[in-house]
Amino acid sequence: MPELVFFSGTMDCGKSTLALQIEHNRSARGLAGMIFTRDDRAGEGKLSSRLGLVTDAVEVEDGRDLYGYLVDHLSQGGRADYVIADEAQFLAPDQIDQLARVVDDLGLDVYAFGITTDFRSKLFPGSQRLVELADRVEVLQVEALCWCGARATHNARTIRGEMVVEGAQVVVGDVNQADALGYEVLCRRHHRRRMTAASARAAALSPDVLPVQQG
Ligand SMILES: Nc1ncnc2c1ncn2[C@@H]1O[C@H](COP(=O)(O)OP(=O)(O)O)[C@@H](O)[C@H]1O
Ligand SMILES: Cc1cn([C@H]2C[C@H](O)[C@@H](COP(=O)(O)O)O2)c(=O)[nH]c1=O
Repeated sequence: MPELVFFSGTMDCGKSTLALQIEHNRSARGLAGMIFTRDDRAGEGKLSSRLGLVTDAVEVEDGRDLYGYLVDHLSQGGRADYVIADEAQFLAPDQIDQLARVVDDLGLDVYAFGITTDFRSKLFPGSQRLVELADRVEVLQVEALCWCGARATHNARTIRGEMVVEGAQVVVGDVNQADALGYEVLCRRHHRRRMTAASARAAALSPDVLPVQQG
């Protein structure tokens, strides 16, 4: 049975790498994938991983009908044996419905990859719809870690290392951006306390928290 699978996790946990591996293994066996993406850091029409691999993809614009796009592609003699959708959190809920229709009406597997929640730990609308519609939601096995060593479950937006909670839901960016706007993955405890690696380091260095010498 074809499936809609949502591979979800924090930023930097290997989602795009897995998408590229699925694509590689299937194309190595002669299958043809339709690869969708939106706002990848590597630029328009790219699906990229931090491991350095990148492949071409169809950039999904606002309002594009993904089911219609596939029907047109197939009716013009194109091939598609499966579908990959990276950065799926940026897709509109309607586009997730269209991906579900690709599974049900065209009989293709659809593998969607994305983060579930934003920097305020609120669901992205596209991810919410994926959780609602997916046959399976898979959490990636490789854990991204919080600075404290616990499993990272949340995404923080940072400016010069400090966590911020105001701003637009969508701002394309990367982890490890110490001098600019960036992102950091944290465990829930440290996300709630707004404690990033930089603020934890600063607190540890503060004289207020140094042990008091007795005598
Ligand atoms: N230099 C490196 N050596 C080994 N693994 C790396 C290196 N850089 C990144 N990675 C791996 O790549 C993962 C990020 O992969 P990526 O597919 O870009 O993540 P995502 O799409 O989830 O944001 C990291 O969690 C880490 O496991
Ligand atoms: C938390 C959060 C993230 N984003 C952006 C930042 C990146 O461009 C992508 C996630 O990419 P990754 O391959 O999973 O690292 O999402 C955003 O726009 N808003 C947010 O709140």
